[in-house]
Amino acid sequence: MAPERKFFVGGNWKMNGNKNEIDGIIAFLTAGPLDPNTELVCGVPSCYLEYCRQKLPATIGVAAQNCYKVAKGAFTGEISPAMIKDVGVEWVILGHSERRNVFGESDALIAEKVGHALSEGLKVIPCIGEKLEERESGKTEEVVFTQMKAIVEKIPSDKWENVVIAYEPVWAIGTGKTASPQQAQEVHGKLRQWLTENVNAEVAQKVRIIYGGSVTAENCRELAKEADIDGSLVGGASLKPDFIHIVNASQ
Ligand SMILES: O=C[C@H](O)COP(=O)(O)O
Repeated sequence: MAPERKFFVGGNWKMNGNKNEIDGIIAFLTAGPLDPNTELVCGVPSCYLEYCRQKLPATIGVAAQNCYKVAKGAFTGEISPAMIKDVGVEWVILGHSERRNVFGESDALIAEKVGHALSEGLKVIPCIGEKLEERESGKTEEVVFTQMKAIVEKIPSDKWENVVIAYEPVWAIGTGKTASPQQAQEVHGKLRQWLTENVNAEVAQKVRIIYGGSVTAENCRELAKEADIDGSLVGGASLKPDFIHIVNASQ
């Protein structure tokens, strides 16, 4: 991590937790201690957004895990950025690989969601990452650059400070197969280079690129040492007290 970029950790609870379990997570997060130099955001199920916002300390951000691309209308089952903001929540995770691969979301839809969420004033964590067969056939760069291009086209130049990019190789998510720090750094470095060439050098240097995929209390420190890894997006391990070590991984 470069010192000019604040370390960022997202806890993506996915479709886990009930009020009792959430109270337990909130208790260990509140007890900490949490590194004040880390920006921490919890991605919570939509029905608990307001509950979590009210119960978590104000220093911990809350994120929705998805939203739709327009403000309101006949879109049964969806929530909008305006609704997320209305319950006091500032962040949304978009384009997670489970949205792409389980629910069939396209690059174009994800990009539209990113554009709308930013225009409504939300901060956004767009996710990109290659599948195992894509990596094995040497297509990692092609895939992540294509995903990135679609998203970047919808980010207005004055909204980059509201964006944190998550690189999550699909083969590493929930599998216990973390990308090695070197594998992750290689992609993060190439993404930053791509941003230099396709957006500008200032954005490339300032935007945080975080890694996700089987991050644990054991491997988080080695990942955090890499120059272009600015934090992590954590699934399973964000539900357990050990998550505190991941939040504090850059200390
Ligand atoms: O958003 C988080 C990622 O999908 C990683 O999940 P995981 O830490 O359970 O592998």
